[in-house]
Amino acid sequence: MPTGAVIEFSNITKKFGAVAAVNDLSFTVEPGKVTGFLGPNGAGKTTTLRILLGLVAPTSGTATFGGIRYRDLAQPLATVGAALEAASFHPGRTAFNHLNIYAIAAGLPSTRVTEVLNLVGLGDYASRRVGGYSLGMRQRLGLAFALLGDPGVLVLDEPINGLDPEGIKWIRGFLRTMAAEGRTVLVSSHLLSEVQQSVDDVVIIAKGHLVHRGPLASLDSEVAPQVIVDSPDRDALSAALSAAGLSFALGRTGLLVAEANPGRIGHLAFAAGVEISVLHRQKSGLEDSFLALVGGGDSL
Ligand SMILES: Nc1ncnc2c1ncn2[C@@H]1O[C@H](COP(=O)(O)OP(=O)(O)OP(=O)(O)O)[C@@H](O)[C@H]1O
Repeated sequence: MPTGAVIEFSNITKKFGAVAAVNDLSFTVEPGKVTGFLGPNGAGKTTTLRILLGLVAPTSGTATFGGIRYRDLAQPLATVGAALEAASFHPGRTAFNHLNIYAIAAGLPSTRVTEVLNLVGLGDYASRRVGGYSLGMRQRLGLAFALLGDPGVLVLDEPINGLDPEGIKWIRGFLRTMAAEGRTVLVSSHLLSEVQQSVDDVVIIAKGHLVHRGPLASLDSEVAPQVIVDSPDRDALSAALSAAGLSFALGRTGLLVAEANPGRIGHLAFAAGVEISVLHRQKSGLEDSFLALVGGGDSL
C-alpha cells in the first residue's frame, strides 16, 4: 500500500512581470485525506500546482513532498501522480499505447497499464484511439496516468470539470478510496459545490493569497450570522435600521442585517412603530462562506 507524503508549501511567491499570481503562500496537505484546493478562476491554483510539480520555478519559496522537491525525488512516478490537463493526449494513439510509453520509460510492466485502465473504468476502451474519447473519458485517462506508478500522492487540477453526473459520482468515490488507502490527495476546483461532498479539508486562495484553511466544516463559522427582516413598509424599516447604525443589504426574502440577534431588530422596529412580516436568524451555508472569503461571486 503506498504511503502518502505531506505536501508542504513554504512562502511560495510567483510573479509574472509585476503581477504576483501567487503571493507568500504557505500551507501543508496531510495524507489520508482529500484536500480541496479552492479559489475563483485566476486565483493562482494552477500556478501553485505547477510549481509543486516542478513545471514552473517560483520567484521565491519552496514546495516539497515529505521535505523533498519534485525534481529531487528519487522515484517521481512512484511518489506523485498528477493530472493537470485532460486534453493533451495524442489523438491517434490508443489509451493502452499512450500509457504503455510511460510505463516502459519508468520500467513498469504492461500489466500495470491494464490495471490502471481497469481502475478508472476504461478497461473496455483500452484499444480505442484517444481522439474519439469524450472529455470525461480523457479525464479518466489522465487519472490512469497519474496512478501508473502507484504513487502515495495525487495532485489533480479540476478533475471534475466536464464530467457527467455519473462521472462525478464515480470520481467522488474514487477520491475517497484513494485517501482511505493512506494517500495524500490534493484536488483543485473553482467551485466549492463541486468538491464539497468529496473533501475533508479545504485550502482556499484568492488573488494568490491564502484566505482560509482547515476542515470543511470550519468554513461554517467564517461568516457572521445575519438577521433577515422584512416589513410591508420596507422604507420605514430601512430608515429604522439606518437610524440604529445597522448596515443591511436587500436579500431574496427581505433585508439582510449585519446583526446576530433577531430580538434587537424586533425591538427597534417596535420602537419605531414599523410592522414586521419576516424576522429570523440566518446562518450562512458553506457556499456563502466560500463566496465571502473569495470576495463574492463576480469572478466565479
Ligand atoms: N505564464 C503566465 N504569464 C503571465 N501571467 C500568468 C501566467 N500564468 C498565469 N498567469 C496569471 O496568473 C494568475 C493566476 O493564474 P492561474 O492559472 O494560476 O489561476 P487559477 O486559479 O488556476 O485559475 P484557473 O482556474 O482559471 O486556471 C492569473 O491572473 C493569470 O492570468
